[in-house]
Amino acid sequence: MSKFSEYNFKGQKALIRVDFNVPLNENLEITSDARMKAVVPTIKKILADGGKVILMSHLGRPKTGPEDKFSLKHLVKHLSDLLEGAPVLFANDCIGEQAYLTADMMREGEVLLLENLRFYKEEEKGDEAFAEQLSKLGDVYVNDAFGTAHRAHASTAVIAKFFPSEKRMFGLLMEAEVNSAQKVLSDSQKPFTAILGGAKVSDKILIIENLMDKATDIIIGGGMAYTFFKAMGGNIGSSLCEEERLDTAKEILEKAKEKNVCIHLPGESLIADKFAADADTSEAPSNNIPEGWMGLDIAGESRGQFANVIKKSKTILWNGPMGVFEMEKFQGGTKAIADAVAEATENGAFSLVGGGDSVAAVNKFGYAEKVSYVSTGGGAMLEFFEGKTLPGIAAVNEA
Ligand SMILES: Nc1ncnc2c1ncn2[C@@H]1O[C@H](COP(=O)(O)OP(=O)(O)O)[C@@H](O)[C@H]1O
Ligand SMILES: O=C(OP(=O)(O)O)[C@H](O)COP(=O)(O)O
Repeated sequence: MSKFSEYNFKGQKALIRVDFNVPLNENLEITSDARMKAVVPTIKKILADGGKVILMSHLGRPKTGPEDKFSLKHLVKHLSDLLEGAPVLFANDCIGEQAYLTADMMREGEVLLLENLRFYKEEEKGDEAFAEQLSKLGDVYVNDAFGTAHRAHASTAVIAKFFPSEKRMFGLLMEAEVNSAQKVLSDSQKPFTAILGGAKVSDKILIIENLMDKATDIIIGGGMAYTFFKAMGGNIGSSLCEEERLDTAKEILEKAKEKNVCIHLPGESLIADKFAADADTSEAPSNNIPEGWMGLDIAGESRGQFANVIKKSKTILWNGPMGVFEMEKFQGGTKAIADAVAEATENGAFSLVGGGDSVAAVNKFGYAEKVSYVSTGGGAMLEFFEGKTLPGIAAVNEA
């Protein structure tokens, strides 16, 4: 493995795995460009050396091949702006003739963005042949996708073996993310509060168990909370629920008692009669939500209770918004928690906030400067804290 900052990219095609999984609104406009900004230094260094940059990423979770709303073409203009007008070419397929030809014809100082890797099911399957096809696009492989480092996919892990050791490396973002996460991991003070929310319940619920060895308190809000209420026999109406994880939720609650970890769930929810900005709303106990209604934010006393736990903490790890903060009506819970995290940080706590949407929320409410560290990774950051070696990191180190 080479060290990025010591490598001279002159004349080289650098194939960089980035995490450009940024939130887009209904008009397909970028609502948070944090993940794009975060890799600009990596791109600039290669261009300054006289190299060529080929970027590959996923966007969202397309299930059935190409779909306009998941196209990376929506990012081209903004990427060029972030690079002060540097030319950004786009290949509407991440492999195949057009991609290879464009890559071959690139001039020094140019950037090529490839279409969404997940338009091929082979990407998530970690298919070797697909990884090999991708590898042919570049002379050097750079992994700068910390947000996706917990996925053992073709472009994040499998691809590394098709490059000799001296031609694969981490980018500047990956190095910085790993260094700061490592620092917190080895140096974290208690009380240690993990705040979990968001919508990727099936994935992230599995992480909670291992976090119990580090955290003294675990706050569970957002869409994550309702699987727990259902597991305890509550009525959650049509709130987000991961039926296949009900047993996991029960086990987590039992283990937390054994390990003396406090799990905090929101007693009250702000409920809505539909998933829409103009929905009718009301408040209800989170374990007694009427049929046809869904919990879209934490409400009532739970906001203050969560805030109190946070303000007593010395280390805070936050991934996942407390509600559907993209809609004004359901942003209050996330704002209240951001406020408490900012206050705790001001009083000396170390706070780490990560995840595509969590970072978007923190930026939207103006809290980015008020937390200790903002990470581009959500699930990746949580898995790092579980003590796991992430596949995206292992592959570059060991392949
Ligand atoms: N109660 C809820 N019901 C449905 N979706 C929710 C709820 N609370 C939060 N969300 C959604 O969760 C999404 C973010 O989840 P996730 O991807 O896990 O976070 P991150 O991107 O920060 O890692 C947001 O788009 C938000 O609207
Ligand atoms: O947004 C991401 O993760 P996050 O929501 O945990 O921050 C990454 O781009 C990984 O996406 P995935 O969870 O669809 O594999």
